[in-house]
Amino acid sequence: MSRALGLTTSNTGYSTKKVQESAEFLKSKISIFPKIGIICGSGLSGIGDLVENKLVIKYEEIPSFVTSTVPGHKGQLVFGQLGGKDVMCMQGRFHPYEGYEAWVVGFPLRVMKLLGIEIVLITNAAGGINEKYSVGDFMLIKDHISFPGFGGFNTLRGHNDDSFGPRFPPMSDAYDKNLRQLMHESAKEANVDQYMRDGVYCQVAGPNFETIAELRMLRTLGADAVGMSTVQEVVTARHCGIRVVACSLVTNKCVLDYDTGLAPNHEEVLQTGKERAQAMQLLVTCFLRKLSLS
Ligand SMILES: O=P(O)(O)O[C@@H]1C[C@H](O)[C@@H](CO)O1
Ligand SMILES: Nc1nc2[nH]cnc2c(=O)[nH]1
Repeated sequence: MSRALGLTTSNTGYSTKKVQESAEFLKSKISIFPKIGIICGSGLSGIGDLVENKLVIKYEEIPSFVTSTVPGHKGQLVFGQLGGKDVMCMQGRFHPYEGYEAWVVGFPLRVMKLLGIEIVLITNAAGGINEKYSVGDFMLIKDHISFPGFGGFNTLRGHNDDSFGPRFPPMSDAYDKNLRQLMHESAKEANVDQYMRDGVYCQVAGPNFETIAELRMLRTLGADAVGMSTVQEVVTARHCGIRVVACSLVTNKCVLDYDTGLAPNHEEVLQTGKERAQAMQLLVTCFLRKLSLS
């Protein structure tokens, strides 16, 4: 059985031993312990390319890490410096639609916790539902709705390891107010504030894009953008006390009308990522420069 299959079947929750093994492996490779984690969304791995004095570790080498199977996700960890801060950057994430259990998707966040990460900056590619949004906008996530979560696809399902966090963690403060404020200030400094929105991210399971009726429903429910990731990472991070700031790149406008003949596709998502890579990198770098760590 492959490692990936070993993690996707018959497990109903995190194995603390596996988290510790991964963390110990990484500790044996690094000499500087960053306090900031970064997760690159689809087409946004350029953030990791900017890291200086890189130490790159492929996911295949890390015990209990699975592989990134999606184009636009490199599948490696990058340690080094960005914006004057030590960072640990995931170039590639794990998505539920790849067949991974919820806890597998959130697993790297627990490893981050054991390595001493205090803040995680999460990015993703998302479809814009809010009619005021344009392709290329950034949406600072202020809250989320998770359909997989409502359906029981939750990283915290199963045994609760109290050493990480409580059985019933709140999520009303999932997206850190002060970090969001700092991101807005960074957007001004990076001269991208005209593209900056605040909104609600809605996670769906994917991998198919939404029907028009589904998108109309999501709009009615208050979703501003829709994507297929992020929430398992956020829930895992918040459970163990890692502060979260998350930003979507609106890679496509969701089609909410019949008869337009328009349809989203992954190539368009990656293309927008490419076109907006520099702006996103500038925003992230400015944010890191302004961030003061305890
Ligand atoms: O990893 P993210 O959430 O950035 O990727 C989005 C959602 C799907 O994986 C993909 C669809 O094109 O982009
Ligand atoms: N579900 C979903 N995910 C996306 N990721 C990027 N664009 C989209 C979209 O339109 N829908």
